[in-house]
Amino acid sequence: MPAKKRDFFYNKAKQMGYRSRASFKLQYINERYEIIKEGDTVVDLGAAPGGWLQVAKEISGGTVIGVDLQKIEPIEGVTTIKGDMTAPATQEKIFALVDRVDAVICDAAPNVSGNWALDHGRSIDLGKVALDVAAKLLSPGGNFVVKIFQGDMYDMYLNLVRKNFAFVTSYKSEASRKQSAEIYVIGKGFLTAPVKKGQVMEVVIEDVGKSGDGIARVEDFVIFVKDARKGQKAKIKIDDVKEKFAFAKVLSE
Ligand SMILES: C[S@@+](CC[C@H](N)C(=O)[O-])C[C@H]1O[C@@H](n2cnc3c(N)ncnc32)[C@H](O)[C@@H]1O
Repeated sequence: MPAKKRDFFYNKAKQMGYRSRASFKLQYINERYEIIKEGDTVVDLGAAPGGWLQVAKEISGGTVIGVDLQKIEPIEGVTTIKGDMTAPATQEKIFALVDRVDAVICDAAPNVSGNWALDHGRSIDLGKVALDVAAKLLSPGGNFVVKIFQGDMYDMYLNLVRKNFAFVTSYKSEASRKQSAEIYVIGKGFLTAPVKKGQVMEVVIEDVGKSGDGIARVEDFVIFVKDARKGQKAKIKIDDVKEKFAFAKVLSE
C-alpha cells in the first residue's frame, strides 16, 4: 500500500479510537460476509493490540475473548488471555471460559523472518491451530476467519477449511498492502458432529455389530459403544470423534 494510503488508514483508525488499521479489515469482512452478528460469542486468536476485539465487541455486544502472546490493554466488556494460542494450556483457558461460540476469528501472524517459505509455513501452522480451536469451539453453523500468508501450502489449507464449513471463500481487503500475500480465508456454516469428545449422554443401543460394539445414532451420526447390549438405554461418555463417527464407553448403569 502506498505510504499515503497507509497513513490514511492509520489516521482514520486513530480518529475512530481503533487500536489498529486492522480494525477496518474485520469491518469490511463482516460487511460482506456477516461473520459476527449481534449477540454472538466471539473468540479472537492473535488479538493484540485489540483492533479486531474492539470491532467484534461493537458488532456483537456479547461475550468476546481475545488471546495473544502480547498483553492486550483492557477493553470494556472483553476478556483477554495472555498466552500462546498453540499451547494446550492457553487453549484450556479459553475452553474454561466458553463452551460453544458463534465465531472464531484469527489475525495471528508469525514474526516475519524475511524468508518467505519459512514465514508461509509458520502462518499455515498458526492457521491449522486456529482451525483446530474453531472445530472444538464453534456451534453448528458457526463462522471462521483466518489470516494466511499465501504460498504453496495455501490450497491444502483451503481444502482443510472446506471440509469443515458449508461455504468457504477468501478475501483480500483494501486495507491490506497490495503487494503483500496475506489473505483472509472465510468459513461460514460450521459443519459439526452433533456430539463432542468428553460429552456424557444417554442413547439407545440399536444393534450390536460383529466387533461386539453396540451402535447408537444421533441424527445421521453413528456412535460405536463398547460392551453394550442391543436395546440397552445406555449412559455413555464419548472418548473420540472422527469425521462421521464417535467412539464411546458405557458409564455405570
Ligand atoms: C497482526 S497482529 C493482530 C492485530 C489484531 N487483529 C488487531 O486488530 O489489533 C498479529 C498478532 O498475532 C500474535 N501472535 C502470533 N503468534 C501467536 C501465538 N502463537 N499465540 C498468540 N498470539 C500470537 C502476535 O503477537 C500479534 O499480536
